[in-house]
Amino acid sequence: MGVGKTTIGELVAKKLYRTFIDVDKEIEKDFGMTIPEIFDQHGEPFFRDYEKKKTCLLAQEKLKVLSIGGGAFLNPDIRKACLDHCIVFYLDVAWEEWKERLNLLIDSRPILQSKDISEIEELFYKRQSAYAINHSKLSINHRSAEEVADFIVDSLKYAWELYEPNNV
Ligand SMILES: Nc1ncnc2c1ncn2[C@@H]1O[C@H](COP(=O)(O)OP(=O)(O)O)[C@@H](O)[C@H]1O
Ligand SMILES: O=C(O)C1=C[C@@H](OP(=O)(O)O)[C@@H](O)[C@H](O)C1
Ligand SMILES: [Mg+2]
Repeated sequence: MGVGKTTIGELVAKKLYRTFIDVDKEIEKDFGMTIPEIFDQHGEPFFRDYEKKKTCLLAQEKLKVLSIGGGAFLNPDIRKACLDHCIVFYLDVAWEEWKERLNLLIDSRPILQSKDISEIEELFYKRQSAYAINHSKLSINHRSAEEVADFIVDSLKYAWELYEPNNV
């Protein structure tokens, strides 16, 4: 959450001339409400159930760049759909760097609200074992969104060249 998936995903899509899909934005469109409003009116279990259906469906879209919600990958069905159909990048950030962003995130991330800093830190570390299951992990510490997007694009292009060495 708040690592930069939406910002970086959009940049990657532009650089690869692909359509970008942000699952949270799609959910917001479906309900005509913001994520905090959905949490507020329907509760987290309802959001998680809808997020599962929506993410599993969108993960099957071809030739797209998809940004999922930070809590989504904790769900085994979502993990399976993403790992089966997509190339999954894990954007890793150190707690020390991420906690400096908290004031930017608090209003729009209901999961952070009503938690003190030690509970937020606990949540941060608790999620790491699920995030460890991925196709490619990259550290975003001290890197701009643009730098991370370039790195992802370069690594994909390199992999495609290795896969089809004559098609350069
Ligand atoms: N590499 C970065 N360095 C510093 N701030 C960033 C970086 N990437 C994103 N941000 C900022 O962090 C906040 C969360 O970014 P966002 O893309 O919404 O993350 P996510 O989709 O993972 O929740 C935004 O205010 C964004 O401008
Ligand atoms: O980590 C989470 O549980 C959440 C992360 C958010 O998305 P971002 O990861 O894009 O912030 C959004 O799906 C919702 O507020 C719940
Ligand atoms: Mg996002």
